[in-house]
Amino acid sequence: MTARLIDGDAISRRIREELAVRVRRLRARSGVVPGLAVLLAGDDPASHVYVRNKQRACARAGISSVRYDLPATVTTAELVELIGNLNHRDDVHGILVQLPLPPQVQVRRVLEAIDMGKDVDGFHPANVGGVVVGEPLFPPCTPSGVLELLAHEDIEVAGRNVVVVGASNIVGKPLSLMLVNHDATVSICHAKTRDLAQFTRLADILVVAAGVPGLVTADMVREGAVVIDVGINREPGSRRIVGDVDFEGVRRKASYLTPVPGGVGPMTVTMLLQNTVTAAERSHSAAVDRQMSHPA
Ligand SMILES: Nc1nc2c(c(=O)[nH]1)N[C@@H](CN(C=O)c1ccc(C(=O)N[C@@H](CCC(=O)O)C(=O)O)cc1)CN2
Ligand SMILES: [Mg+2]
Repeated sequence: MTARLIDGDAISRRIREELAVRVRRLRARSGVVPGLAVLLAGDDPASHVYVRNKQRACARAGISSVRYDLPATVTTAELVELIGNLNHRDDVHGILVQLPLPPQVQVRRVLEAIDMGKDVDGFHPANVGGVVVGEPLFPPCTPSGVLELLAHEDIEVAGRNVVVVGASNIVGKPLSLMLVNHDATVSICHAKTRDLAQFTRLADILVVAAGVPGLVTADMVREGAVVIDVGINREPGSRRIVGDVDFEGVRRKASYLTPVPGGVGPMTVTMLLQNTVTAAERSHSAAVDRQMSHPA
């Protein structure tokens, strides 16, 4: 069997075109332009690339974005203060703090400072709680991107065995809960799981988000399984990016496979744009409601 590749770039393009239409409609009826504030601390080269890609994607969709470049020495208090100011700005509908943050910063406190209604990354603990009960205000971007890819290919998750390798706060844990909420039978593993292959071989759908290049090889995959590779690993000394899955080997065994690059990565950015447009639409609707109940 040779896997069908799930083209995250092409699926993203289509969704981004639809988002650009929503942005134009909102602007035409209300004058509101969705606005995203992006906070970037330090000089991690990959983070700079991701932020640049996000801002470029915003511009193409008609979303305005403003970037705050903060030194690697930034403190938790400084970030919390900046977020407090952005929370009060009417032209900022979404606030994104690029992760990872420098080691001295208390990530939890920073994420908790973001107004829930502007938490377009879905990282605020209240949004994480929303994921648990199946109603997040904003679903986290990479997990919702994975679900979009599956839905786009008409891959049913209800009743299927899904194995998620990697239990990070931003991908593995929320994605597992979102899959449970779609009636999947979910096992969560780690790169360290003893005899990982005995679990991965049970998967109808295998999601790998462990950050370990080439962790999953063909012998670990059931014939005909759907394999979603969330890994983004830079090969030392090269600009090449590889996933967590041995692409060539697994491609001969799986029914569907996401490439790296061009699979889940672009969907993360697309879901961020989607959440930002939703935030702006909600903020406008709330303003209209206030106006109706307290006319000037
Ligand atoms: N605040 C956040 N921080 C981080 C997130 C996040 O969703 N919110 N996720 C990752 C990084 N990330 C977005 O920030 C991200 C990573 C990769 C891609 C992507 O499109 N990758 C491309 C390859 C890009 C390249 O050349 O490097 C692909 O896979 O095709 C998008 C977003 C951690 N931090
Ligand atoms: Mg990602």
